[in-house]
Amino acid sequence: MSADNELRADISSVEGSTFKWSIDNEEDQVELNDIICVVPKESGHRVLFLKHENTNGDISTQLKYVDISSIPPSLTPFWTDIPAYLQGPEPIQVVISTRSGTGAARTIFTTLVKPFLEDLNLNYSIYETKSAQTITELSQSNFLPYASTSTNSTPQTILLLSGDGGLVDILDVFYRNEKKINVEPNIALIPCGTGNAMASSIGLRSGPASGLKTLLRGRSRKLPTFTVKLSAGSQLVVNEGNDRVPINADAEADTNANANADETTHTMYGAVVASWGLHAALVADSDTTKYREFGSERFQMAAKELLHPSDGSDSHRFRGKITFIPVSGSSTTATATATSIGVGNIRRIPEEEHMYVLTTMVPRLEKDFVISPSSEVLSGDLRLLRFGPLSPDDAMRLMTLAYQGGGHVKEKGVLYEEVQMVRIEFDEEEERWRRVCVDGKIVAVEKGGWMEIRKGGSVLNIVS
Ligand SMILES: Nc1ncnc2c1ncn2[C@@H]1O[C@H](COP(=O)(O)OP(=O)(O)OP(=O)(O)O)[C@@H](O)[C@H]1O
Repeated sequence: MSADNELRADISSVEGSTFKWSIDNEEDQVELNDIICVVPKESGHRVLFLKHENTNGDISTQLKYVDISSIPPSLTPFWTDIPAYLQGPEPIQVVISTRSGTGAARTIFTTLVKPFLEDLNLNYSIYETKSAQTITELSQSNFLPYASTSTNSTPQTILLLSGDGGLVDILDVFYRNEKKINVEPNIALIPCGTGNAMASSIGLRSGPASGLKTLLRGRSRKLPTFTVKLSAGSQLVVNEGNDRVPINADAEADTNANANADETTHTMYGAVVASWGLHAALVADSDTTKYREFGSERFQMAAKELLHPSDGSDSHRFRGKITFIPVSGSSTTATATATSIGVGNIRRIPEEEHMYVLTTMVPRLEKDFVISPSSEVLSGDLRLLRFGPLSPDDAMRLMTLAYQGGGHVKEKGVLYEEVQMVRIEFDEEEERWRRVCVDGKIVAVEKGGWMEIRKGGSVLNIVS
């Protein structure tokens, strides 16, 4: 292709932290930090890098490449082969979630991901979300049938341009499926959401570019999950809090799925977080078009409103009974706050008013928000974090410590423990205080209802 020839450098070198080259006496350069990779290309090498343009103060970033004949020694750390999971025979399944985060996924695809796939000559198919159900439908129509019928041992690679929501939609379909899965797909993430908890936790903290690097250099690992059981009247909260729908879009399937065990429960699956109290309320309150414009700021804005209600009232004291089963031998920071109730290894938290109750499998809920510093990503460990009603200043202080690396878990009054199971029995009159969050989805549990979280299995692989 002539474009290739045009982009082949006559000379190239690295000076300090800058890679420089010239083509037809025109010089160009890029900082080593902006190099994504160097891959083999015909008789030489192809360097893919980020080019930042400043147009009247607006910085835009594009993925570009230059071909070189020989590789300067300082570029060898960037050299990589293209991994087998990107080379087919199935095209890479690219999913663009158009409403994730601030709505940038389409632009990220056009400026970074598409050039990346094309410059590396990779085959791909593109799907754009048209509704909140698109990823679920796509998983049912494409990803699950491939995984359960393919006789090819090469898994499908699904490249998700979304936040945590896209991942949990696929997870849910794979869990509810009753067919045998022959080959579990590999999910690779390009963080485009608000929190991007999973992406941040597996190390993709410098945005989409880190997703591209991991796509090339990562390895496929099992994605551990947890299971959430909810009492009979629980419903999903959708459409900015205005509507309630069954937890499983196919309500009949939900009943059948539980028929052998307990007809009166609903089941959800997650890989990131299940919470109640301040965290669930702020995720729920901030999931509106207006709040979404603010990116991850929306979480802090909603937290401030919950801690300092605009009607001048005190922040809410969430009422309910919490029991949990610790992992034997787990070192707790505050076991003294929980008492054994003498049944098996079940412990009960004596306080029945709470502010923050969260179980998680990942260390980070946002790039810099280290909610569970002891969580080793993809280990499958489940941890409970809980503290009771605090003044707004004290609560903000704990949250600030979480943003500073996770020191909040060592503070007095914070229960932080590795667990096998957590059960919450809600004792709240108003529905808004019975909202729980499962990987970003919001569920309203009915009055007198309950939620139970347990470690689960694995049905997907993640490239990390
Ligand atoms: N075209 C669309 N129309 C309506 N809803 C959409 C559309 N595309 C995506 N969605 C929904 O938008 C939400 C995006 O969630 P996602 O987790 O990807 O981003 P986020 O909530 O900003 O990030 P995070 O979960 O990491 O904080 C999902 O509920 C998804 O189903």
